[in-house]
Amino acid sequence: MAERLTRPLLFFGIKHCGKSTLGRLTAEHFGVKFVDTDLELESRFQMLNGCPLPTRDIFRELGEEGFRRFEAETVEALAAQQAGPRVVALGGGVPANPFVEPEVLKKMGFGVYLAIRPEIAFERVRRRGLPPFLASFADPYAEFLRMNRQREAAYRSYADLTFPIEREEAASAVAEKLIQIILTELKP
Ligand SMILES: Nc1ncnc2c1ncn2[C@@H]1O[C@H](COP(=O)(O)OP(=O)(O)O)[C@@H](O)[C@H]1O
Ligand SMILES: O=C(O)C1=C[C@@H](OP(=O)(O)O)[C@@H](O)[C@H](O)C1
Ligand SMILES: [Mg+2]
Repeated sequence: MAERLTRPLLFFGIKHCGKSTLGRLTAEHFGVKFVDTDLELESRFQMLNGCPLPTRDIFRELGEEGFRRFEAETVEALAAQQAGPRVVALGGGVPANPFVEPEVLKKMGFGVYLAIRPEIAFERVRRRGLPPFLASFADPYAEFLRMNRQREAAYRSYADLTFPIEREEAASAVAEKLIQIILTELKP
């Protein structure tokens, strides 16, 4: 039988470090609910506007500031829920979102920073198609690096655990290692 998760976990890091994938696998391992702020945002958008849109189209529709405000409202609504242990994957921009109160994020759970080498994450981004906030740049990789450098201090400030990802490996294998480290760190 799997060990019990004693605290909610909060996964964050740069785009395509694997927050959603590893978050879901970790939640499945512990038998707890998985929440993804991008999926929550999509549900809220559909509820309010009646039409289903993927996150990247919501970003396009609302523009950068509108998106960050909507994202902050979504995160604060999630933080206000009376939830037990669960795994929450944040969108890549949440920790640096100026409309999100740092205290709200700090109270949301044990912070797991997935510190991937940016070239690995960018290769995944490139394969899946550039998001709107990178597509307009002549050198999207340079912009990706610049953006991540700017966000790094925010990521570090919420990290109770920093998990380095240095190479491509099957997500299931990465999740297995990560779960063991989380268990060690959460032991009283
Ligand atoms: N360990 C991994 N190995 C290979 N591909 C991965 C791995 N983790 C995630 N991916 C792929 O990278 C992309 C982004 O993963 P995702 O979990 O959505 O990242 P994030 O939520 O951090 O943006 C997806 O296409 C996913 O299938
Ligand atoms: O880095 C960002 O600013 C964003 C990352 C995305 O989430 P993932 O990091 O899960 O891809 C999503 O929230 C949105 O497109 C903005
Ligand atoms: Mg994600």
